[in-house]
Order: sequence, then C-alpha cells, then structure tokens
Amino acid sequence: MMGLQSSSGPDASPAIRVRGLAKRFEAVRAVDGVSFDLARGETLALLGGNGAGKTTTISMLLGLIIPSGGTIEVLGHDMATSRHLALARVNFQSPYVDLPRRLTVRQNLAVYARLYGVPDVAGRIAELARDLDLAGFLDRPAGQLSAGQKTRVGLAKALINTPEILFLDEPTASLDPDTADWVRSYLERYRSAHGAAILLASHNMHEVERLADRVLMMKGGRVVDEGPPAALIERYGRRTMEEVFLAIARGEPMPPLPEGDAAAQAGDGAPGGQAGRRAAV
Ligand SMILES: Nc1ncnc2c1ncn2[C@@H]1O[C@H](COP(=O)(O)OP(=O)(O)OP(=O)(O)O)[C@@H](O)[C@H]1O
Repeated sequence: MMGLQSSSGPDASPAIRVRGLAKRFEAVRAVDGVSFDLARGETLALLGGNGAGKTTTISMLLGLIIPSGGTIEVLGHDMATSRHLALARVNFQSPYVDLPRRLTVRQNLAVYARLYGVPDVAGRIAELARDLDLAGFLDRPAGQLSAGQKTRVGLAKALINTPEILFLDEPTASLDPDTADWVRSYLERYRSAHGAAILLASHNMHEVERLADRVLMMKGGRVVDEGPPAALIERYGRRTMEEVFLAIARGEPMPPLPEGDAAAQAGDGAPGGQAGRRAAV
C-alpha cells in the first residue's frame, strides 16, 4: 500500500501551497507576489496591519476571489481547475459572516451539515453542542444570540464537516478571557486529534503566540517576514509578538542578520525569507 502514496500525490502534498499569488483591484495591489506553504497539522498565523492583504489572501484560498496571478494548491488540488475537490474538505470561521437570523442554531448547523454531506447530521450536531457548550441555545434563533454565543456557533459551523484545513478569522472575538482560553485549548485538541492544518488571522498577539507554530507578517500585500513566534521575538530583540508586530508595522530598523544567515538567504527565492523581507520593508 505504501507504494500507492507517491511522494508527489495529493496525500503527500502540503495542506496549502501558494506561489506568486497576486490580486489587483484596479490600481491597488492588494496581494503582490505571496508564496508560502502550510504543512498538514501546522498552525500558521497571517499577521499584518489594516489593509495588509490578509483577507484578500484568505478569500483567494477559499475560492471567493479569483487571483490576478500565481497558483494555489489546497490539499493537492489546483484551485483554478478543481476547487470543488478541495473546498469539501476545508471550512472557515469569521465573526463577519452572519448566519440566517430566523433559523435556530440547530437548523443552521443542519443546513451546513447537509451542504457538506455530513453522514450523521444529528449526531455531529450533538457532538459539537457538547464540545462547544451550545446546548443551552441550540433551539434559539441565531439572531437572538450574544456575541460570544455567536462566536461559538460560528466555530461549530466551521467544524461541522471535520475539516482538514480550518481558516480562522479572529476565532475568539467577543469571548471573555476564560471562554477564549477554553476555545484555544479546544482548537489545539482538534488539530492534534485530526492532524488538521489551521490558517489563523488574528490581531490578538497573545493568541498568536499561543496557537501559531509559524507567523507570516504581511505589509502592503507582500510577505515581509516569517518564522515561529519565539524565533521572531528573539530575532527582533523584543519581548512579545505584539512588540514585533509594532516594529514591523511601523517600519522600525531591522535587527542585524544572524551570523551566516545573510549568505544563506541572499537570493533565496523560497517563500518568505529574509531576502524578501529586506526588499519589501
Ligand atoms: N473589493 C475591493 N476593491 C478594491 N480594493 C480592495 C477590495 N478589497 C480589498 N481592497 C484593498 O486591498 C487592500 C488589502 O485589503 P485586505 O482586506 O486584504 O486587508 P487586510 O489585511 O485583511 O486588512 P484588515 O486587517 O483591515 O482586515 C486594501 O488596500 C484594500 O483597500
């Protein structure tokens, strides 16, 4: 059986592979040559100030916006030609998407479960209601929920098809610190139980430090730096990701390159990389 899983087949591919991704809105280069991989089981945070190009990037990964250039592979499928094969196996959560307000939480989840072809709809809803503590408002119209309850329902919707890639936009928005912490632990458990990859957009740097294996810093539609949060904090000589974020957003002077890195990374056309950072900032 091993032989069937060739190293170039869909199962060996990263969760996401993006090369030279670009999107122009008339004169605005919203995304301008972005390349990165998201490994299976990895959590990658997409960071950047307002207008950096995060939402446009995620929208292209979800097939909601057609790129002006570049390629996207999701779970080994080219999004330009076979996006339907990829989209059935991913899902997303965003506080900016409202569920139909008159349908109850249970009805909403059932609609999404059927759209994704979930085999045991009632069973999956019961499971998520237990995991995300929805039981108290499962039969209430979605329009009558508090902001924090809506966030949890949004997560349940995002997990309904047990996705292999989860796109999260501010997953703990409007949650009190205790519930936010609990949701983060739940996401970590979900990721390890299912080997799922997570692409996270968040302005909460504490959340990023806690959840992300790696961070992509975007500015002006380009990736200006990348690395694990601890490595970025060390390289920038700061104490937290919040301070790193501010340093990059404000274009503060870069720290010196670590010994040996300059030669190794100069001219490196690989995703991100210090050469790109120098050029882009
Ligand atoms: N439909 C559109 N038409 C024209 N310009 C757009 C459109 N969508 C986004 N832009 C522009 O593209 C750039 C990137 O926007 P994007 O929403 O991707 O940024 P973002 O990093 O998600 O920002 P935020 O943190 O504010 O959500 C911005 O300059 C924005 O004004």
